[in-house]
Amino acid sequence: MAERSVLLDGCSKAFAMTGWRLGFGLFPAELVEPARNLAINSWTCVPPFVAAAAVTALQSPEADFEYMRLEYAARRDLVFERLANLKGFSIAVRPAGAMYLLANVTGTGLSSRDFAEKLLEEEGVALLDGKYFGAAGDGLVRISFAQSREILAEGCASWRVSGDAPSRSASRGSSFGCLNEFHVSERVLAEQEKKLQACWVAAPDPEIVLKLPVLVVYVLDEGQLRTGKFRAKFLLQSLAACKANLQLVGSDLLIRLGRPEEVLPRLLAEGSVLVTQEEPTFEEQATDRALQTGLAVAENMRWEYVWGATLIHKDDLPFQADLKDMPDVFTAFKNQVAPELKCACNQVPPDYRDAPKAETALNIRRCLAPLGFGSLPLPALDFGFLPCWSDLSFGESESEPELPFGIAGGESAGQRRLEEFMGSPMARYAESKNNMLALDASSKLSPWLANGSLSPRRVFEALRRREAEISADAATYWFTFALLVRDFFHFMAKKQGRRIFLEGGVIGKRLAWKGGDREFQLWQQGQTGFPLVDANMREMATTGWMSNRGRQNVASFLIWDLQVDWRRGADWFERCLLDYDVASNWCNWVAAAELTGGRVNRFNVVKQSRQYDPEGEYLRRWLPELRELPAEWIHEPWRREGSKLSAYPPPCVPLEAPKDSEWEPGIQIRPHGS
Ligand SMILES: Cc1cc2nc3c(=O)[nH]c(=O)nc-3n(C[C@H](O)[C@H](O)[C@H](O)COP(=O)(O)OP(=O)(O)OC[C@H]3O[C@@H](n4cnc5c(N)ncnc54)[C@H](O)[C@@H]3O)c2cc1C
Repeated sequence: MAERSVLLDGCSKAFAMTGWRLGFGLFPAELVEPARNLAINSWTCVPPFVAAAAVTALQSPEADFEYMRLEYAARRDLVFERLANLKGFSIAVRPAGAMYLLANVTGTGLSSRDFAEKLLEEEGVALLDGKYFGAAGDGLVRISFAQSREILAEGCASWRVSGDAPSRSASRGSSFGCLNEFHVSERVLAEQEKKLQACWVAAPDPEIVLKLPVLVVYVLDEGQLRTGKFRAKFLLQSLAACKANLQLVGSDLLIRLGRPEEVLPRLLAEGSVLVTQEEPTFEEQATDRALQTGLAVAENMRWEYVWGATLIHKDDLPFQADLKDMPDVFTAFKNQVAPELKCACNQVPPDYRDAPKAETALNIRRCLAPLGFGSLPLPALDFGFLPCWSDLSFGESESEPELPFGIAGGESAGQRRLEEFMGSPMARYAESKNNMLALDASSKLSPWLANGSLSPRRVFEALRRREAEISADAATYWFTFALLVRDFFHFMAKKQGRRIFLEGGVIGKRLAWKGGDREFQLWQQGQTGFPLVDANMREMATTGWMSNRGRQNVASFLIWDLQVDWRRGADWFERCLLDYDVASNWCNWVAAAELTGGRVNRFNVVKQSRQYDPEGEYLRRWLPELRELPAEWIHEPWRREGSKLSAYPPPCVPLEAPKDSEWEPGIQIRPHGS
C-alpha cells in the first residue's frame, strides 16, 4: 500500500499546534518532486521553529497519540454532557473526531450570533457563530474543546443566558452524590452509585483509598437490562455524566459490556479488592453469588460490600441484622426508626472536590490486569468507550426518545432538580403531591434516586437545610414520609427475599385471577374505557412517567377490577418506568395486591378522578378523544345521555360500588412544629 498511498495530515490536533497551521504529506518517492513543486508555488515555506516542533512531535512515542485521543474524548464528553443538560441547548451529534462540537441554541430564544456575542460580553466565554461555516450553520454555535477540562467545566457552568442554566456555585458546589465519594468511611462508601460495580484494586488498606489506585467500572449487562427506551436513555446519560465527573478529579469510568461475573474476574489484577454495593433484592444478590464463583478462579481477591441505597443505614436500624423483627406495616416501621432521623442518617460526606487534586489523580493503569489476561471484548485500556443509543439493541424502529419534564441523567442534573424543588415548589408539596399533571407537584427526583445518581441522604440534607432556614411544616413532613416509605420498601425487599416476586406475596395467599390477556392488554394500551386509568397508562407508555396517584390507581384497577395477576402489572411497570427501582416497584405492587399483611389499598377510579383532577385537565392532556367533554362528564363519559364517543371505548368491566380506602390511612398527619 505504501507505493500506492498518499497520506496528508496536520499537527493541529495530535500535537496541540492549532494556530501554527502546519500540515504535511507522505508520498511515494516519485511523487515527492511534483508535490514539492505544487507546494512551493502555493505556500512558500514554513517558519523554522514550527518545522522543528513538528519534527520533535512526530518522533515522540506512540503513547502520546493515545493520550491525546483519550484526552479529547474526555473533553468532548464533558462538554457534551454538561450542555445536553442545559435548557435551550440541543446537540445532534456527539463528534467522533477533532475538537469541535456544534450546539443548537435556538431554544434560548436568541440567534446564534446574538448568543455568541452575549456570552462573550457577559461571561468572557468565546465561541463561534455557526453561520461563519455557511447557511446550514444558522442557529448553531461552534464550541472548541481545545482547552483543559477545568476551563471547559468553568465555561459550561457560566452559561446562564437561557435564564435557568445552572449557576456557577450550583454546579461547582455539588458532589457526585453516590457516584464516587472517595473518602472511605463506612458512611461515605454508602453514598456510592447503586448500580456501579466499583472495583478498588491493589488496595491492601482501603482506609486510604484516596492515595491508592481506584478503578471504577460499570458493567453494562444489556441482556439483563429489561428496560424500555426511557430508562435506557437515562442510563446512557448517567454514564456519560459519571465519566465526565470522574475525569474531573483525574479518575475515569471504565465501561464494559457483558455479564459482571464474566467481565470482572478477567479484568482485575491479583490482589484486588472489589467493592460493590450490597443489593437488597433477590436477583441482584444472585448475580453477586455468580460473581463470587467467577472470582474464586482469580487468586488473592477480596470482596467488600457497602450499603448505600437508603436514607437510614441498615446497621442503624433498631432491628436484628436479618430484619426478622422488622414490622411488616409501614406505620410501625416509621415509628421505630424515627429517632434515627435525628442523627446517623444525617451524616453526609464532605464534597470530594475539596480534596487536593494530587491525591485524587489516580493511576488507573496500575489497577488493571496485565494485558493478555483473559479475553475481553474491548482493548484493555479503552477508557474511551461510552455506549450510545446505537449500541443498545432496541432495533432500528425505536428512535432515541425525549425524556419527560426535561429530565436528564447524571448527578449534576439531579442536583439541579433538587435545588429547584427545594425552593417554592416544596412549600406546596403537602397540597400538590397528588396532582398528576404539573412538574412541580412533586419532586420528580425518583429517576436519580433509583439509579443512584442522587443519594437519599443528599436529598434529606437539603430538606433539613430548608427546615432550618424556612420552617418545618406539613410539606417537609410529607416529604420525609415519602423518603421513609422508600426505605421501608428497600428493607422489606431485603427481609422478604424472593417472596416479593411470588404470586402469593409475603403472606403466601392465593388469589383467584379471573382476568386474562384481553383485560391485561386493554389496561396496558390505555383502552379500558375508564379515563383515569387510560390517561395514566398512556402517559407512561409515551413518556416513561406516571405520578404516584396514577400508579396507585392503575395498580388497584388491574388487580381488583380486572382481576389480573399483579405480577403482570409489576412486570410492565419494570419495562416502562423511567424511575424503575426493583424494591420500590415490586413492593408497591405486592402491597397493592394486599399480600404484605399491610393495610387495604383499593380505589374507586371514578371517585379518585373526580377528587384529584376535578376539571379533567389531566384527562384531556392524554385522552384526545375526550378533549371536548365538559368536566361534568369527563370522568364517566359513558353516562352522558345521547352521546356516542366512537373513538373512546366503553367501560370494559362494571365498576364495583365506590370504596373509600386510601393508601395512606392509619398515619396521623402531625407535621413537625405544629
Ligand atoms: C404500583 C407502584 C409502583 C411503583 N414503582 C416505583 C418504582 O419503580 N420506582 C420508584 O422510585 N418509585 C416507585 N413507586 C413509588 C412512587 O410512585 C414514586 O416514587 C413517585 O411517584 C416518584 O415521584 P416523585 O419523585 O415526584 O415523588 P415525591 O412525591 O417527590 O417523593 C420523593 C421521593 O420519595 C420516594 N417515594 C415516594 N413515594 C414512594 C413509594 N410509594 N414507594 C417508594 N418510594 C417512594 C421516591 O424516591 C420519591 O422520589 C411506585 C408506586 C406504586 C404505587
